[in-house]
Formats: sequence, C-alpha cells, structure tokens
Amino acid sequence: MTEPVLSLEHATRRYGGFTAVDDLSFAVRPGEIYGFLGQNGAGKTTTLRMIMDIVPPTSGTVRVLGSTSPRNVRRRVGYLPEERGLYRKMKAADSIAYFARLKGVPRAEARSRADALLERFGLGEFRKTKIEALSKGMAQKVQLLSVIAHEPELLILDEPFSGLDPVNQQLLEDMIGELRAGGRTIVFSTHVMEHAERLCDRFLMIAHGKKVFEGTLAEARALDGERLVLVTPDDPAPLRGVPGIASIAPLGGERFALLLNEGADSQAILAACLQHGVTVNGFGADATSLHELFFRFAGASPAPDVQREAA
Ligand SMILES: Nc1ncnc2c1ncn2[C@@H]1O[C@H](COP(=O)(O)OP(=O)(O)OP(=O)(O)O)[C@@H](O)[C@H]1O
Repeated sequence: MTEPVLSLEHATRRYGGFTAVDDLSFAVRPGEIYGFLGQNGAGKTTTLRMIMDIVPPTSGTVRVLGSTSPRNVRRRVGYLPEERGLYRKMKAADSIAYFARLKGVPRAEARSRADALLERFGLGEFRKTKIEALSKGMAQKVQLLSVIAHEPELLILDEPFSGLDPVNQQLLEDMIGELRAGGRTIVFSTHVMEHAERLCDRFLMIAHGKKVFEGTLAEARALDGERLVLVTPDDPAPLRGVPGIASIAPLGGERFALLLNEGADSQAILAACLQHGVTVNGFGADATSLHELFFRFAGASPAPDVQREAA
C-alpha cells in the first residue's frame, strides 16, 4: 500500500486538565481530498495545528510527508490557518509573491507565479489592488493563492469556506478540485457537510476530540444501514415496532426516514403503512446525506435548521 501523505497515531492534545484531541489516529492517502468534519470545538483546528507543528501533541505521533518533524517538510506543505491574515496595505500580487518567497521560491519566479495564479483564478485585473480594497471573498482567494504559490504537495486548509458567499464557495470548490487534478493532496476542515459531500474522497468525523468515523461516503452509508423515505402528512408513530423498521427519523416537512434492519422487505413495510392507516404520498429508497450521517455518528442533536424544518 502507498505511504500515507499524512498520518496521526494516537495523537492527544491536552490544555491543562482539558483534552481537546483524544487518542486520534488517521491517515491521508496521496492525491485525495480529505474532509475533516466536526462541530465547533470538536478539535479540528487543534489537530491541524498539531499537523503544522504549531502546537505539539501531548502524546502520540504526527507524520507529514514521511517525517515526524513537520518543520523539516514545511516548504512542501501549504497551510491556510483559521485566523486569516494578509497585510492590508500590500497589493494582491505582492502578497502572493511574498508568501512564496518565504517558502523559498526565488523572487522573479514568485512574481510570475503570483501573476499567473491571479489570472487563472479570475483576479488578474486586481493584481495591483491593495488587500484592504478587495472584497472579503477576493481577499480570501488571494490568501489561498498565497498558500499554493510555492506549489506544495500537501494543502491543509482550516475552514476555507467560512465567510464566503455561495458564488465564492463554489469557486473555491472548483479551485480545490483543480488542485487535486494537478496532483495535490488536500485536507480541509469544515462544519458544512455539503462542501465535504461534494468534494471529498474520504472523511474523518470527530466529536469531542475523538474519531467517530473515517472512510468514504459509501462506507458511512453502509455502516448506517439501508433506509427508505416515506412522505406522509400523518404521524408515522404507528409504524414503530413494524418488523424491518429499526427507527424513524423526521427529515423535515412531511418526509421521514425509515431506517431498516438487515434484510427488511420494503414491500412489506409499504403494506404495513396502509394497514396502520398511514397515508403514503411518497415511498422509496434514498441515499442518506452526509449531514444526517454526521449527526448519527457524532451522536449530536440535529443542527437548528433541521430541527426547525422538522418542527
Ligand atoms: N490554547 C488553548 N487553550 C485552552 N483550550 C483550548 C486551546 N485551543 C483550543 N482549546 C479548546 O479545545 C477544544 C477544541 O478546539 P478547536 O479549536 O480545536 O475546535 P474546532 O473543532 O476547530 O472548533 P471550531 O469549528 O469552533 O473552530 C475547544 O473546547 C477549545 O476551547
């Protein structure tokens, strides 16, 4: 099997008596987009900081590009920190070139890469604009370009979508896809499951500093079991206890997920709906979203928007 680009083995980080990251192990393979998912305070940033050697693990090992000393491979890694920071008075192209030079790219090369990147990502006309005069989304794109200008093999992006409007979020998704197509490995953290669902090859889900799942979406769905979606204006409670139905979860409005036991017969369940007087306006197999899977694995209550929908 190919060497992982990045791995943690039993990494733990404590702050005083508080354990922010608890015995975390995972491995990222070359060329994949790897999503790091967790709610606020789950330990995502702390883990990314351990990877970047900004905070050392209290115990356990971090291995980046084959080295247990991340400082040795810094020039091969690009890191977008949670706290954004560009010099407001610097021009866009200068800013990108500056960060590339910090990572060892010669001056002339850094300049030409900065211009080429701005051009490629639709900011060519803003190359001489000061950061303070750019919109927030544009400044964030410039920051991301600053992180990739030294052509790192591995990109670590902490909440790269936060603060971007939907158009810029889509642009960033495209950009991440493009970087992967160019052979980079990308790890990004998010609490917005939709980005991860669209982009990632594999995911790590953490809750309270602990791993609750690592794998592909298909693997998460397989672990979760099969489900049917029932659309009904009625309360589906009478279906509880029907053979084959493990549980019933509201999806919002008139939609309910029926989680099935192994070998459940969907036709028998449809018949049971009619027998119990539950109106069936829609009934069929449906893939579980990453959003729902996350809440199931993380053991948390649904996000407020889901609760609102369900109410
Ligand atoms: N320097 C620190 N000192 C004390 N506690 C800390 C420190 N850094 C992080 N923590 C705590 O560790 C936990 C994990 O924080 P972390 O920032 O890693 O979470 P996160 O998953 O990135 O959350 P968010 O999505 O809100 O950024 C939190 O409870 C946080 O308060």
